[in-house]
Amino acid sequence: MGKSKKNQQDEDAYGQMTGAIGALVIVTGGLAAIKDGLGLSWPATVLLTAGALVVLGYLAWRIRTGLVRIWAREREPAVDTAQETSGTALEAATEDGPVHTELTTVLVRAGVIRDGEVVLADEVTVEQLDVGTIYQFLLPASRTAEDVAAKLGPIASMLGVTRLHLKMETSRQSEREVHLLVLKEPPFSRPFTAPTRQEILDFSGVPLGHDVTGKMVGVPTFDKASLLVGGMTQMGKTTLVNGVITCLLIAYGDFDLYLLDGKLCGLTEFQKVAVRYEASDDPAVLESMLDELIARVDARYTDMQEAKRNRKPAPVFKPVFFIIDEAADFYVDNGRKESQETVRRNEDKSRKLVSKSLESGISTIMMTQRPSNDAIPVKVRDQFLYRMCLYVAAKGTAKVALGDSYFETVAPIHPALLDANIKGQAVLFAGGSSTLIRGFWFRDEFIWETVDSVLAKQQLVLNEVPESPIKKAIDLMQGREVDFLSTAELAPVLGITEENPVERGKQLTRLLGVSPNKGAKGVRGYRLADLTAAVVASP
Ligand SMILES: Nc1ncnc2c1ncn2[C@@H]1O[C@H](COP(=O)(O)OP(=O)(O)OP(=O)(O)O)[C@@H](O)[C@H]1O
Repeated sequence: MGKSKKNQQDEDAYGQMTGAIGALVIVTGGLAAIKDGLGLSWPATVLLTAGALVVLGYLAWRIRTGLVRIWAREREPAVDTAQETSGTALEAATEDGPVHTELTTVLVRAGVIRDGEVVLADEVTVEQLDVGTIYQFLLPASRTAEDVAAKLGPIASMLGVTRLHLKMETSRQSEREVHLLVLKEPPFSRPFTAPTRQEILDFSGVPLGHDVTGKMVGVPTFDKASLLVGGMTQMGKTTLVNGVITCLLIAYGDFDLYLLDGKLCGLTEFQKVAVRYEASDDPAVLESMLDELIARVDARYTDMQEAKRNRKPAPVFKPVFFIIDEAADFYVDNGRKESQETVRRNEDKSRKLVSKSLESGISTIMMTQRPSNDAIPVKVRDQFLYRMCLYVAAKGTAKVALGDSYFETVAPIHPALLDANIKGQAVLFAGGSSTLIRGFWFRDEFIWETVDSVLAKQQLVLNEVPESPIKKAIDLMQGREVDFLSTAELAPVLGITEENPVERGKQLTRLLGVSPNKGAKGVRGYRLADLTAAVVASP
């Protein structure tokens, strides 16, 4: 083996030397030919030949680089085409049709569908709105809308937005169908105009605010429901509920309003149309209102039993709304035994009222700026069917307003993510689903007009009422333009001559059929609102 390798090397050296001699002979011959042809000296011939070779080498380099560039330019689109080809390959990857690559990529990366599963382009509809884009699509058969709902955070992240930019709706037709709105800007970056009277009338149900697209949203009815509204101070609860009352006055037309204004001036605009309005944070005042309402609930239940017993149609009751602003204060005692007892009774009576609202048509709307665990007793807050939460800083407080299991529901929205600078935003949790809304902010004039038109309607009813002691008392108060008249002043006008105040009070109450109240400085008497309500109200 070693010997044959050495022989091979000797042969190579011999071959190369022969080639070199041959090349030298040719170069010398070539130079001699050039020298003879041009008649030059040997040095001139060598220099000329070297220069000519350098120029030829340069030309060859230019030609080569030019060709490389042209070749590269031709190759660039080929790369794109290659990419397109791979996209087309993805689209063609399913036998069922082309793939919607954007949604497929987002859903795979967000962990909603597995790698290899796809959203078909034919099963996606894209609609452009002023505020964003709506994707309506069908998931692969192995997935449901709930899988999307559980991953809204990662989906938002994949789309380069936040969870609050997304609004998801499911379908009643198919578990696979998803409607996903992707907002261009954070929700409610621009205010929406408050609805007109006609828009409120046309809404099916009771509108509570605008959704992120500017559409009016609300609840189908308050007939068998009560609402709890929580949110930190100055977030817009009172404004939102003022909007709700305005909408109720327009949408319901005829209903009895009981207002307990714990903030003392949060609900004052509606005092004139309220059957009973109290501006107080005294638990004893809540108790007296609860007593009055529970008496109405009991009377309604008796009527319902009576109708059933006699095989008559169920009675139709006038809706009643009891609205409490800053409710938490009414469940706090002052440490004295008597106050502790009142608070304890308030808890029981509130629970009873809210739970009975289901059948009796008496709905409660409670607001609190302290949605802490002990602010509104659990047994009371558990009874609310509709929940709303404006901005709160912590998950715990959100749970108080929205319910302990709220974050296990489909597509929850964390109220702590709301922009605290955009007032009136709230998470509405009703019927098992969450909607981000912004309460209406009506002009004062609009609210006044609404109140005045309700008063005008009440007056029409009063004008039709036949003469009676109560009608006479109302006329007297309206004539004197007062809201309250003491028993001592009213009794003689209605023909009661009794001198003893207790007996006189009893006779007047019997005659009017309405409970007396306390006016300024604790004087017993009758309020115009109570008398009017008794005339225009049903049980
Ligand atoms: N939808 C809205 N659009 C614009 N501004 C609003 C809206 N709602 C409320 N505001 C403004 O936010 C401020 C606070 O509103 P509001 O008094 O209703 O809050 P709140 O939560 O009831 O406060 P608190 O609990 O301290 O009584 C007000 O100045 C009000 O004008």
